[in-house]
Amino acid sequence: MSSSASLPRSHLPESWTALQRHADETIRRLHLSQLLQDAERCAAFRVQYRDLLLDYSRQRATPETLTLLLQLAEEMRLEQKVHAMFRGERINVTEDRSVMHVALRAPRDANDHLPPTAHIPVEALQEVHRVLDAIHHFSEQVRGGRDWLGATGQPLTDVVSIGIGGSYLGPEFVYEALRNDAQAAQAARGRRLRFLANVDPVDVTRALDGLRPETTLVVVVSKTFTTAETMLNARTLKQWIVGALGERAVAQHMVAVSTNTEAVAAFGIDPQRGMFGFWDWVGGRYSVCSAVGLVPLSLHYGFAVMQQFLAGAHAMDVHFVGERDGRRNLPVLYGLWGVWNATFLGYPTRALLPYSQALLKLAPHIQQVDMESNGKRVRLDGRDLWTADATGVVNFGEPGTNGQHSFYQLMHQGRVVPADFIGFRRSQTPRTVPGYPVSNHDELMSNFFAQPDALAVGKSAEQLRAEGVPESLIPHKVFAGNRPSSSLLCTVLDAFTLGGLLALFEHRTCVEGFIWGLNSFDQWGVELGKVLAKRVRQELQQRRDKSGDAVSAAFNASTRALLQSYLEKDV
Ligand SMILES: O=P(O)(O)OC[C@H]1O[C@H](O)[C@H](O)[C@@H](O)[C@@H]1O
Repeated sequence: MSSSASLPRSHLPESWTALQRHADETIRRLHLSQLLQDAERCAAFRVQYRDLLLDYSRQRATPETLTLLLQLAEEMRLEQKVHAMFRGERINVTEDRSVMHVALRAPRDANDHLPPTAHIPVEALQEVHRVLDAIHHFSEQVRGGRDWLGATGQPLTDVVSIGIGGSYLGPEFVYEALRNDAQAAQAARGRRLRFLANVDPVDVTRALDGLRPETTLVVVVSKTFTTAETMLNARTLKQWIVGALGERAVAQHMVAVSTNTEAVAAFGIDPQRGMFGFWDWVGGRYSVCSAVGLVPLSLHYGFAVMQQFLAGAHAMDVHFVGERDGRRNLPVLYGLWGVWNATFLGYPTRALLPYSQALLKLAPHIQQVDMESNGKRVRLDGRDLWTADATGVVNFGEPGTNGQHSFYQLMHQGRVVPADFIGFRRSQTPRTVPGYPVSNHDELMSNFFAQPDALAVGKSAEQLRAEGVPESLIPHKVFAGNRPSSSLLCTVLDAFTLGGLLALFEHRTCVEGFIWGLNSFDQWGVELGKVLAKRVRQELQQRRDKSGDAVSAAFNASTRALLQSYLEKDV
């Protein structure tokens, strides 16, 4: 099937082969328990940016590894590619588009503090701020409860944000992360924000539970405004509004976020009054800082909170493009270790482990950012990947400590899963229990510090014997260790820090993609399933209209039998 199989693989970069050799000849012979004895190495493998402390001493690596990875970055022209992205070059070659999500959070004067070769196009900055100003104005009108009211004259206190994929995951991630931030929570008092993503009617029921059309504003978020799930959910909620308040209520109760003005108008929303635009140079999964996130989240948390979020993301952008020493650049380091673990050590997964309940939607969001971006089979020029491991990994995760009671067993004694630990010095909502030796947050964080060492250092048979463990149990209780992780320590999860974290993860994905030489910004792999679903939809419609007929012979025997069973009336 491989259409590109006829194309020869392009030459491997020199440092690539050097890294392969280094992994085989040096690193595979070393154990993290030894490496962690080296205080000098530990100090060198720690870097601080603002209040963020990244410790990567638990990567299976020596200083030479990092030197070689930085050489690879140079050979792959990482810096030039990052600057080209900021400059708005059309680096998404298969769609002939620029990739400028960094413009979404750039202040008007951003270019004053960006390197000249990374200046963001001025027109993009102007466009961004035109839309941000409109969102600011609109969100204050609605939140103020006077200038933008519902059809019956009541303030719109509740918002349902309809969208899927990139038009949903990022906004929900941010919503959850700030729910217990003091300033955000204060601003959201008396308001509710719900997300409706799945086309499953159960999701509609859940999203609307307890809401009333009179006080609800529906935001339809879709870059293309053609996504089947979103369009059906939008029609469903339109019916809910119109059924209760009449056709004319749509203008007060529904707004859209999209790049497709015609489709928004055709749906019945006036683009002049009720549409917030963005641009084809914002990929869905990189769109949370555009109107996609800013409209629902400003309605809920207020524009001021969201401005801090944008400022945090921008500060990370400036660090990413401005810090030329790769050893001090957080996204570069994150990306290099990602490449190292996936490609040179051959680990096909990674775990995202925030020790923060507020980051419960980090993993689902980053799954899309990373796996839709880097889950590719060919390089930019259409040739096969350099090696089967030179592509994105499976991301998954769960907040600690919950994950510890679930899949950590596999991480400790089963497969090796490189992990990203994220922790905070302070809780959003501190608590203490009189008589308990530590605060609740210290209890949580005890695990954040313990788990990386359990993974890295492990526990030997000798140690177990010394503890008197019966011989028959020793093999079961041994921890081989040598399992890599990084630890990121931040101060407190507020809007600014959250923006920085988002940008850090977005940029990691870009760094990895730039080094692997693939296109992180298209997603052709999602198309085939959509086309097939369309055919099934037609078939279901026809069979429901003319029951009794056999399912079309165009489907294979397996699908035919499944469809037949689905359509069976008497089951
Ligand atoms: O925003 P929309 O156009 O509705 O797209 C929603 C999502 O669906 C597509 O299938 C893509 O896989 C995603 O990248 C996108 O975010």
